[in-house]
Amino acid sequence: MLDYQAILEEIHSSLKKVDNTGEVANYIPELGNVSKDKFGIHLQLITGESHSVGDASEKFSIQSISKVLSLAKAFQLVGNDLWERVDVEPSGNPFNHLSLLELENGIPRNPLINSGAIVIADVLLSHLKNPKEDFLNFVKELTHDDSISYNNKIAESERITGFNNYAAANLLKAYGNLNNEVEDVLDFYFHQCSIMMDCKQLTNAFFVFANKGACLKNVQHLTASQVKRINAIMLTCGFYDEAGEFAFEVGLPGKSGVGGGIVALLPHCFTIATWAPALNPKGNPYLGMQALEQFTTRTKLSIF
Ligand SMILES: NC(=O)CC[C@H](N)C(=O)O
Repeated sequence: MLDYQAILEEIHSSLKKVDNTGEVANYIPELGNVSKDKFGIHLQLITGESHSVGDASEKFSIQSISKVLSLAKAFQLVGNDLWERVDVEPSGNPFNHLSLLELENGIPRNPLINSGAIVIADVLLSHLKNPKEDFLNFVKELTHDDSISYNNKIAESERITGFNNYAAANLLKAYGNLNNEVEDVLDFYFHQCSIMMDCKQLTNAFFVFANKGACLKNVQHLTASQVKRINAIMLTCGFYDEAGEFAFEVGLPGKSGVGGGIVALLPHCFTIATWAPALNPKGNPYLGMQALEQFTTRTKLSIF
């Protein structure tokens, strides 16, 4: 039997000693206020057993991790029609890259880069009655936690400096791949990115992807086939131009965010989340990537 608690503690204390060369994201000014020293890990096993270490119950802005949850909601609402508006290929480019979008006539490479997530936000805006409220309720339902909320200050901070996302949304609009107004779609997108969650809540929210679409309380939210496809997209696109590196080092489907979070999972076995705000040059969490590499190497638990 693996002693998960001891393994997490060893990983945490060994990485605490590492010279953390990462930088906290400050292109969204509000994110720059978070301490670089925060570091938490939470593990949720499919059996119900769970383990925590460090700052695992401190909330942070989930940023791009939210793209998986919005994708899940949109897939649930419109099914395979989704793939007419967004592709499922890795981009091999940074999350905010624009030139491929122009080259490929306004069809984003995948739903986990910014342009793809903006199209998904547009789908949700068209299909939800009260988009922000309904989406937050979906996240609360998956997580079984009513305390989850948007951080309006972070959303506003991103809106003020969100020139790149405005450029992406305007390009999408020009190519006819946005049905709603740019301002409304981005308001939704900035809010979904601002959602505050801790590592434990993230492992709960992502439980559906490890459990064939059923949440912790065994309510079926997605089909097993939808979960297969979302996990495939996480594996191939979840870390942008470092997706290959994450698959190589860690070997799990997962998703990062510029708030410093990562959540990853092994189907039928566990979900795991890390939080360490300093990012590597590709915008992925510096310590979190290493922690997950150590975890899957030590436990020999990966999809491969
Ligand atoms: N990689 C990320 O977490 C990026 C999300 C961020 N809200 C942005 O659009 O720039």
